Amino acid sequence: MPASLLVWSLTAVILLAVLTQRWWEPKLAARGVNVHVYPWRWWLIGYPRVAFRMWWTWRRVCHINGLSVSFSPTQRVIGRNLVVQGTPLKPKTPLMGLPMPTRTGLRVRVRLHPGQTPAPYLAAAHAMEHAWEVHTVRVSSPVRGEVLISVIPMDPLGREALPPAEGPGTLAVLVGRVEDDAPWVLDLRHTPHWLVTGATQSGKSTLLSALVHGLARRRVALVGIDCKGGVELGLYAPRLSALATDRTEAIRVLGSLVELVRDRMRLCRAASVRSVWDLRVEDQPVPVVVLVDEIAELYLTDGTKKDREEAELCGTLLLRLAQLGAALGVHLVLAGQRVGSDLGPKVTALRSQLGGRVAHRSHDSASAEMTLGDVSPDAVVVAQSISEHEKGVAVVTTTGGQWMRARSNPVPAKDAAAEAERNSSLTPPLPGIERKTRVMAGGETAG
Ligand SMILES: Nc1ncnc2c1ncn2[C@@H]1O[C@H](COP(=O)(O)OP(=O)(O)OP(=O)(O)O)[C@@H](O)[C@H]1O
Repeated sequence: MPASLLVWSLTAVILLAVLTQRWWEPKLAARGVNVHVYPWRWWLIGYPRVAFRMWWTWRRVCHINGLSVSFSPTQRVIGRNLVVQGTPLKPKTPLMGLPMPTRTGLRVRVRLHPGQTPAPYLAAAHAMEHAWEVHTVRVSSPVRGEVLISVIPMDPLGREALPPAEGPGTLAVLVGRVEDDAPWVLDLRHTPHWLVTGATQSGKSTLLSALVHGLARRRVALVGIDCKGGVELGLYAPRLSALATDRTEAIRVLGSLVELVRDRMRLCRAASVRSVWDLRVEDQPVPVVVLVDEIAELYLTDGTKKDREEAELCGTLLLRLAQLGAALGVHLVLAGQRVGSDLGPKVTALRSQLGGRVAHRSHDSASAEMTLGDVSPDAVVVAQSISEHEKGVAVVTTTGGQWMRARSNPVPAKDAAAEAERNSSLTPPLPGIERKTRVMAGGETAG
């Protein structure tokens, strides 16, 4: 009786709060309390509804998906398909904790039965989405013996983009929003190299625009390699310390960057430090971010000896930069439609050096597999399920093999180009590169 009284009272309070919202909201706003920053609607209406649905269907969901197990009279766990003659099997439902609301959904812990692993729960995530009529269910196991079920009722990536803001640190850029409604910060200090893949029109260039827009004001040297004649990265030429528009130029730029990395190695050795970040702040060289649009162009050959040698050399230089650059302030962001082993063995070696992965919608399962398969195998299916209408949506790796869906801020290329132009005076010269291969906005190659 007291429990039902509590439920009725709570319901009455919620109803009253919703009906009088127009009255109390401005009053609170006048006192500096912005109620819109809190997801009241979700907490008051959505959360109880989803939590109730979970509680109501939990037993059936577990039974149908093989999460309930039966114990023999001797307390031995018996597989769900095994029938013990003469003894009726009573499936025991795993114990679900109290669903705890978050800003964008809810989380609930479930105790595993002895002998169970999280695998069947991972496999059942899709069934749970349908049973609870929610957008996404994620299953993880941060604690042994438990699974953590995170429920996201609606797609937060559909909401408007977060305003651009400085990320924490020189190389951290807010490029979008992740699905738990947090900012998506691409931090090159934390994860030095990134691979960005996706079919045509999936949002790769827009992500690069967001990155350029965010980095343009910082103390960073941007280098562009765009073998599609510079049509994409050429827009940012005023803020690029070098721009290569074909493979021959790319080889020169990459070769000079390898030299730069060697110089920085000598600098670190002389100062007895392991990375440029351990040098005194005033001695730290400017970080270099190398943006490559359409990575496959660097590896494709027409079969001639010269072409094969060029592709081979490009592969070697990129690999060297990836291996040595992280500690020496040289970062790679490589974008392309596909990055498959058909481009050569060096591509697979390079991929293993690129810790950060962003997989937009892909044409084929092989691309998603190549981007995510080695770091987050369970994210491959999610990347493949991104639809054509979800522009800019991608699966992004975070730390420790974790991943999330995210959407980049739709920064138009012209905005990023304007920002690059505004900050052109910040473009640092790079020793050995500027003279040879810097291409200015008009397409002219300097001396
Ligand atoms: N985050 C986003 N939100 C809304 N629209 C987006 C987003 N990202 C990209 N788009 C839109 O999707 C379209 C394609 O984007 P973009 O040019 O970045 O794709 P792409 O993968 O680089 O394509 P391509 O390989 O053909 O160059 C553009 O019209 C762009 O405005």
